[in-house]
Amino acid sequence: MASSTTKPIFTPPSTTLTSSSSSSSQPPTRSSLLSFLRNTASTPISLKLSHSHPSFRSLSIRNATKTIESAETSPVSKVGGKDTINSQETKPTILVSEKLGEAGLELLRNFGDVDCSYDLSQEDLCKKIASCDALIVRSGTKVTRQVFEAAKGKLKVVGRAGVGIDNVDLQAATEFGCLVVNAPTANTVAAAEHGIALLASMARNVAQADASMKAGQWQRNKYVGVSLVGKTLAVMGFGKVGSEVARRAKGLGMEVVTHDPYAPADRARAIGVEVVSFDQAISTADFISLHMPLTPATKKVFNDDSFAKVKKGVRIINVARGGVIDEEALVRALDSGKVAQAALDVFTEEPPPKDSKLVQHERVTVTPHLGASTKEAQEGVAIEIAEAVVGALKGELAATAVNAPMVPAEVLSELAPYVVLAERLGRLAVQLVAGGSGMKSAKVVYKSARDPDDLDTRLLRAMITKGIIEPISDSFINLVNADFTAKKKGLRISEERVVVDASPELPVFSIQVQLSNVDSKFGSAVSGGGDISIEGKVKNGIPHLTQVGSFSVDVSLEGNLILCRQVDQPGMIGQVGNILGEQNVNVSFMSVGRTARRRNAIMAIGVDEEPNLESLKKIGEVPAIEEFVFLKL
Ligand SMILES: NC(=O)C1=CN([C@@H]2O[C@H](COP(=O)(O)OP(=O)(O)OC[C@H]3O[C@@H](n4cnc5c(N)ncnc54)[C@H](O)[C@@H]3O)[C@@H](O)[C@H]2O)C=CC1
Ligand SMILES: O=C(O)C(=O)COP(=O)(O)O
Repeated sequence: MASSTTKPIFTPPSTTLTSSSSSSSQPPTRSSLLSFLRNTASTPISLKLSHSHPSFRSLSIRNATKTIESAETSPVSKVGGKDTINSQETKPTILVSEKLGEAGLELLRNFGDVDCSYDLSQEDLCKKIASCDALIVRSGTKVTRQVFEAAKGKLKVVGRAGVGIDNVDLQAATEFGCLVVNAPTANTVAAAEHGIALLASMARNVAQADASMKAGQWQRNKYVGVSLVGKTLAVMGFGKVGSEVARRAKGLGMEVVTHDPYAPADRARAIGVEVVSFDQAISTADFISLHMPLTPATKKVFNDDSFAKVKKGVRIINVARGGVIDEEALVRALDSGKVAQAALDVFTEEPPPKDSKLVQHERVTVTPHLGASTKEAQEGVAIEIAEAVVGALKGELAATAVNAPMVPAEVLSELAPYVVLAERLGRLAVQLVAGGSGMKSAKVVYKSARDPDDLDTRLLRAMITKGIIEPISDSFINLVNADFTAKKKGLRISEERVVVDASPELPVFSIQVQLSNVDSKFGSAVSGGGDISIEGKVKNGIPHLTQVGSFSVDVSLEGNLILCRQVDQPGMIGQVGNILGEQNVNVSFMSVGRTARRRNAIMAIGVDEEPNLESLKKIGEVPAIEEFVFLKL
């Protein structure tokens, strides 16, 4: 374990770090942060994935007032309540590959160059994507790994104007650091209404009778239907759409049961719906309506085995995804009479082949993926996705992120200063590692007065990971791919929550980052346990470094930092201050922590500018200074 007592030669950090700091002395407040996240102008703080627009690199708290003042140099400014880009800056290019509501397009046009190119082949999409910052799709565009590869790192966000993201290769998006956002709420009612429309029209043969009449027939006896009242409906997947379908079916006098391994039973019970097992649901139902996402676990869950368990004469509605049904098995079940009817809005392959037996089956009612296709839903979805994409391009954390920590706005406002602290601690800790020693494990200890279940640390963990990984990675790192890259580098990050006697008003009392089994270029950062260990707290909204190894310090984590270990004696602050002053380097903070009087002490010096090599060398030559390190934040 490193604890060299000799003066190390100054080694600047090997990587140039993007500075995401602000000199704001104004702590972020809950309401100011929230209102900025809602895109209202003239609020003081925003929590940003500040991609130093548009390079989307780091998350930072930034003073929005300052941004507005410096609008001439900042690409994003607020004009008349709209987000616009200054004309001298290159606007981001947003490719919209499927029809999107006008209100959403309008929002996008206020922010970037919008290219609406529908029905692109994969090849054309791959060609176009290389010049796009954002891509907005619905269910018809396959955003494959090839698309991310073709984007060559330019694509920052994929917006899915709807719920299901099974057409986006999330793993590839994550690896390429591309954020994926969706619009999960605006089409819920439309999908639920379409489910009910299919249920009722299937039960009364509306589509078949309509076709027959248009063919000149009058077949009243042929199209006798079945009633819904008193029948049992199994809602498979009790999420947003499923629960709305259940509510409406109850209104039609149906008995409703549901199967959803993740839905809380009390939410179902509250609307008179019983949660049952998969087998129980499908074996007792007269109607089965599917509302689960298509995942590896749900792919073809309706297959020969499950059709063998259903009640004879069951009727099936699918407005979820075609892939949850084995379509060939369904045809067999229809032919055998096990399944009396099916009403399908979605198909494994869309559009399905023209000769699809399922589509042609006389007891099957089909619609071409119309669940979300109401005027109202499409306008809502377009606005929801446009706001999410513009927000992401501006660097804001997305509330509907699919492949990054998704944090509710209230939690985000509370965690905002800790998010900054987390990233800076990670960034500092890794710079304390001596070159060449491979880091394998990092531990994060959150001290808090709150119950561990009351503290959502996903965002903090992601930011610490980003802070650690970014300086040692030559590829682009952001919140999306930090964890993936850490794993790829073999770095294991563990977390521990410690309940301390502090104010429960604060979500976190302190955050400690420990790096094990590595040598340190600053031996004093190594704690008694042999790990590099640093700890920080948020004070008045500003992140502070409060512990380095076994030494207590107190220095605000802004600008850059010099840590010196010295013999505790008078005049040290003056000597170092003078050396920096000669080079016009402004000292923002100084703090001395010592183990015992006139023994070892650590001096932590915050500097606004980066001292040149000459001044750092001079600091190293001060006789009482035993070791020192310069760290960029
Ligand atoms: N046809 C259309 O145009 C539309 C289709 N959809 C599709 O409907 C589905 C549901 O959408 P939302 O309700 O908004 O999503 P959601 O995420 O709110 O609900 C999905 C529910 O399925 C549950 N689930 C996951 N695995 C399951 C399993 N193995 N068995 C049973 N339940 C499971 C989840 O716990 C969750 O409660 C999605 O696949 C979505 O793509 C949504 C809107 C329109
Ligand atoms: O939101 C969903 O999951 C849907 O299936 C809607 O798809 P669409 O946007 O209409 O292609």
